[in-house]
Amino acid sequence: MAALAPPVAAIRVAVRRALTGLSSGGPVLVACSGGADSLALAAATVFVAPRLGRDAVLVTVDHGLQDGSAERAEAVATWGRGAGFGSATVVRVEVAGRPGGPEAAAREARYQALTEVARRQNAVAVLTGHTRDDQAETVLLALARGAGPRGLAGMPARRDLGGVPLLRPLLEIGREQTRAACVVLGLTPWQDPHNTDPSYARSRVRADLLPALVRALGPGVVDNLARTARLVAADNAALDELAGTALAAARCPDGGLSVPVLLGLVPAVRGRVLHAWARELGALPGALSHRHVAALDALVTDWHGQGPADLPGGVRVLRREGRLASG
Ligand SMILES: Nc1ncnc2c1ncn2[C@@H]1O[C@H](COP(=O)(O)OP(=O)(O)OP(=O)(O)O)[C@@H](O)[C@H]1O
Repeated sequence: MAALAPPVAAIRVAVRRALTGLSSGGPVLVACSGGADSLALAAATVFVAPRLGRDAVLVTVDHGLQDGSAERAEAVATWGRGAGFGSATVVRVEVAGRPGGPEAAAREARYQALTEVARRQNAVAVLTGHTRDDQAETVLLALARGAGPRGLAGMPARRDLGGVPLLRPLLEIGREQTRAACVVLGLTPWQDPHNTDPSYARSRVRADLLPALVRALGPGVVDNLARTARLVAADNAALDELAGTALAAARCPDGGLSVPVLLGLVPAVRGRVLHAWARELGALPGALSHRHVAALDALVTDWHGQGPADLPGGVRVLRREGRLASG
């Protein structure tokens, strides 16, 4: 028997790891664009899942943004059915009219559709094909915009997607491995023109910045950036836990926060407490920036009778009688 090609084996191992320990019940749902990453993911999942006693289903989202997108999506679904998925469906989404740039709008529409399909199909997890290279790009973009530790932690291998776990089994797999796996398996990936469109920052990082870093610093750069994300994520988890305890300790009976308790916290924990509390008050997470948290912090550490701090979403925080309160 011919030996299994290393990239195919590595991807199957990664998927097996991700699927092990999931709750029993419904199928795992693979989100497949038809690109090399999610095609390799889909091929591995449809192989591994039945061997773990699980059903696998596939969904592909048609964003309707390019000519021929409906045909392409249908081709992905047809491949999925032929490859052995229990079902393979196309979901058409409406991107226009959503807030943010076109990339953000498409992402929001896609994740909303994935959540709905996962619920409808009673899926125990949604799997996406983000790779180590995507993670390295995410870290670089976060670094460049000064996003702080939360951004530098990159994408988690697991997060909640509207009550269903979203898993990224390929975060330690390189893009060259997904491409090689597709070649070995005779799969022809779709090349998304957005991925090479220089008007997107991520495309420029992919096409110009990462290759330049590899040339300047060596081939280990991509792996090192992804490791940085894992290390920072572990530190974030520890700090978040401390912040949870500190938030409970700072809380006053009326829902405000005690300034003396906040003053006793180290800045890294206090910042997280204020961030978490602002979100509780209804500040919009996507728009809540370092600047807003700094304004809250100033009410605690640089108090000179200043006015309230305004947070995105119409939330207003003021200092009154040794407490921070919304009002
Ligand atoms: N149109 C789509 N339909 C279903 N899933 C999608 C779609 N677009 C993206 N995804 C999912 O999100 C993941 C990340 O997509 P993104 O386009 O950011 O990265 P990519 O590296 O180009 O991935 P791929 O090579 O799989 O297209 C994909 O691997 C896939 O799991």
